[in-house]
Amino acid sequence: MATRIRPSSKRCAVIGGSGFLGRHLVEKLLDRGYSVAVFDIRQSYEVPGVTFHQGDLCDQQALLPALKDVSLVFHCASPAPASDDRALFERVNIQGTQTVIKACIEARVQKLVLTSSASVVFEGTDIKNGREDLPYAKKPIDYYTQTKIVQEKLVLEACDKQKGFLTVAIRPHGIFGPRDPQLVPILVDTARRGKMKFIIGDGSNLVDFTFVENVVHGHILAAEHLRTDSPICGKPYHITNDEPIRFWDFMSEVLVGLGYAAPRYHLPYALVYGLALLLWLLSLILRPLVSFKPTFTPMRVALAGTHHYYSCERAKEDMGYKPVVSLKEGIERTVKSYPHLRHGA
Ligand SMILES: NC(=O)C1=CN([C@@H]2O[C@H](COP(=O)(O)OP(=O)(O)OC[C@H]3O[C@@H](n4cnc5c(N)ncnc54)[C@H](O)[C@@H]3O)[C@@H](O)[C@H]2O)C=CC1
Ligand SMILES: CC(C)=CCC[C@@H](C)[C@H]1CC[C@H]2C3=C(CC[C@]12C)[C@@]1(C)CCC(=O)C[C@@H]1CC3
Repeated sequence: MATRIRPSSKRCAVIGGSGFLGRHLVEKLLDRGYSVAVFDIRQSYEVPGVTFHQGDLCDQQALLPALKDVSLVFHCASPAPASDDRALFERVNIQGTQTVIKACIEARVQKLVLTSSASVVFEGTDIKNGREDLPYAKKPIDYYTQTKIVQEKLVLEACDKQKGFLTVAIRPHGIFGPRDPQLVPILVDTARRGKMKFIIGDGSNLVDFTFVENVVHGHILAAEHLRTDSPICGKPYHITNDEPIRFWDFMSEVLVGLGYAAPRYHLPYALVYGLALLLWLLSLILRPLVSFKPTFTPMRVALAGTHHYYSCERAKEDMGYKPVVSLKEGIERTVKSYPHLRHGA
């Protein structure tokens, strides 16, 4: 009979390791002496110390080779929220996550760290210093968030100390940093089209934006604290920069840093939200005839015009979390990393 090799605690897999967060996570894991297997539907880079496995996480047979002799798995794959494709979110985030759990159990993985999202409790109205005991959103802001809720529940419920399968969920918020394909590129594109002149509401709403290296730090701390005697088993943790900032100050700092004008003119929140809702309805009604994607979706207006910031006290208490990069430094490093998006470039 073949002897079963005990998975090395320094051998891990990152599902979604070709993405923005996943790649930063892989780089830090390598720095810390881990050997890493990446599983992703696409391969976006090549580095020594990483083995790539290309495939769809909904396919258990494709996943298994990437999990061989691995004791720790990070699951940070998801379709992009902007894809707005309900069936895809359900297939990948729900059925796919069930498959990931089954594959982990079959491959005798001991620890699974999920990248969830703080938006699982956000319903489009103010959240100030929200803690993890807030209930899941009854009316999530979009299909993406709806499936992130189910995904998080599935992973946390799978935690089983008796069987030696431990899980934890990290809930980041507003991740930004070098190579982010979303936040800065969308912002600059909006500015280039002359649509970043307006502040929605009075501009005082506070939001968490989290530098990607802090999110990575939270994931690694969680993985390294995940033991049968630890309080973190089966729980979600907010990971933020712990420096809520006015949404519009953050937008302005990034824009001005890249040479664009900051938004100046105020528009009432209710008016913009109402218009966004109307446009969204129109786009649905007209979909068979014309296809257009409005810049101001109700979801984006809610994100831009309400308070949504979260307490990370629980992560501080249970795993000694403390951000490693300040917001100021994070913004400077991010702005510097996008020379091609500078005004006039
Ligand atoms: N970017 C943000 O502000 C936030 C992100 N998150 C979560 O963080 C995680 C990572 O997000 P990002 O790095 O921003 O996204 P990303 O889009 O850069 O990375 C996601 C990766 O998942 C892969 N993927 C998608 N479907 C797959 C499938 N069927 N099989 C295998 N791989 C697949 C993609 O190819 C991509 O490389 C996601 O779970 C997201 O929900 C949570 C809160 C905020
Ligand atoms: C804090 C958090 C959850 C951030 C998520 C990031 C994105 C959802 C943002 C990236 C660019 C942002 C943006 C807007 C809303 C939120 C984002 C999409 C606006 C559409 C809001 C209304 C405007 O005036 C234009 C903004 C463009 C950029």
